[in-house]
Amino acid sequence: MSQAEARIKEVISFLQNKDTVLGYRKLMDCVIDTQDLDLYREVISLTDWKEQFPEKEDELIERSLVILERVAKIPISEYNTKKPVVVGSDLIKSYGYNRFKLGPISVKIHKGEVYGLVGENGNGKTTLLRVLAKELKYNEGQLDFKFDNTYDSNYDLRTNLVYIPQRTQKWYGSLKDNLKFVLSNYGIPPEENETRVLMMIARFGLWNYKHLKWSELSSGYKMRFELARTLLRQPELLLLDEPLANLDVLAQQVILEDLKSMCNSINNPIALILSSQQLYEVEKISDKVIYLKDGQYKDNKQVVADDENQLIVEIDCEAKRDELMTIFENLQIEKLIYNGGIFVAYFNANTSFSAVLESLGKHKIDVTYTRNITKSTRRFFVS
Ligand SMILES: Nc1ncnc2c1ncn2[C@@H]1O[C@H](COP(=O)(O)OP(=O)(O)OP(=O)(O)O)[C@@H](O)[C@H]1O
Repeated sequence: MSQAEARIKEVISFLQNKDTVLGYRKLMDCVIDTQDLDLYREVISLTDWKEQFPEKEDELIERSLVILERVAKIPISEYNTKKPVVVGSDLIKSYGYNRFKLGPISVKIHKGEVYGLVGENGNGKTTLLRVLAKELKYNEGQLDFKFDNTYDSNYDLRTNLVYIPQRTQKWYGSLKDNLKFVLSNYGIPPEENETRVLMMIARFGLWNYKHLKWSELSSGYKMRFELARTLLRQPELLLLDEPLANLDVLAQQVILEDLKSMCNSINNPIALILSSQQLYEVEKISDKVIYLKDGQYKDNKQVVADDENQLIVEIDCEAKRDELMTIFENLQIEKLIYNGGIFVAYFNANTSFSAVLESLGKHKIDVTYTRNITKSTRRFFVS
């Protein structure tokens, strides 16, 4: 089964199970990959109808399935993601003698991959993103881009590569007009411009916000706008600095899922590196998690290599340290530390997480939170 067929099957299953929120978003991804403007128009008018009649779910499913049948008839070529889009080797960036130094860092990413960049404040995430975006000059090392669309100036580089900083700029006029402005700069004719922009507005859940101004949008919707604007430019490499800042947990998850599925486009994938403080959310969607501490690099491949000799568990509970040590005595506990209001327990690798849970339950410890962080970069934060 081709990737496109598998994806259509997945969407049908979402719709049949009445998960229309996710199903409809994924349907739009399938349609976007066809690059068929007639199908875009179908989805645009269906989105408009869906917003007017949100209660007519069964009809929405029926109409979505009809569109999917048409999508299935359009061949989608699969992009070959073997070649990395950017290769950085032993990059070093220093802000001057005795000041912060990043690196040496080597990084390589392919289209369709998502890398999460995590670390506490001031450890070099923005610096690394700006080096990769060619906004900052590096002192040592090498940085090569291997874009499909060849570029010969820094201006061209900006469309192959898009960097969205933490604080985005204010814009004037309506959301929709600002999106149309992007495509008119690329010389896209008016009718096609309108269709592509409305498709992107629909995809990012901006339908009811399209006529609003910058000051009328919440932070979450401003970020959605930024992403819609970026994806209209069809970059090959996307660098996002803290896209989740100021978003509530649900909005964070929706944005991450949307980003992931956009990057995994079958014929037009994007390589994405995003920095965030939301470690667990980012881990869920990332192919690799890069952890920066004092400008030094570690990634979750090292976590996997290190984890063979320990089980590491975070526990938030009212119990005292001594009590926990007694409870875990038979579970080969090696170390128990208190980190930012939460216990971090290190056990011998032969101990299982379920045995730890069982022991906590047996001793009626009132646990408000626990997590096995053995395979998470979280362990770098607590050690
Ligand atoms: N232009 C600059 N000149 C000198 N030092 C700088 C400059 N920009 C950043 N730094 C320093 O470099 C270090 C790393 O900063 P950076 O912004 O890359 O970290 P970060 O991990 O992105 O932090 P945050 O999570 O707070 O955004 C910090 O100590 C910062 O003070």
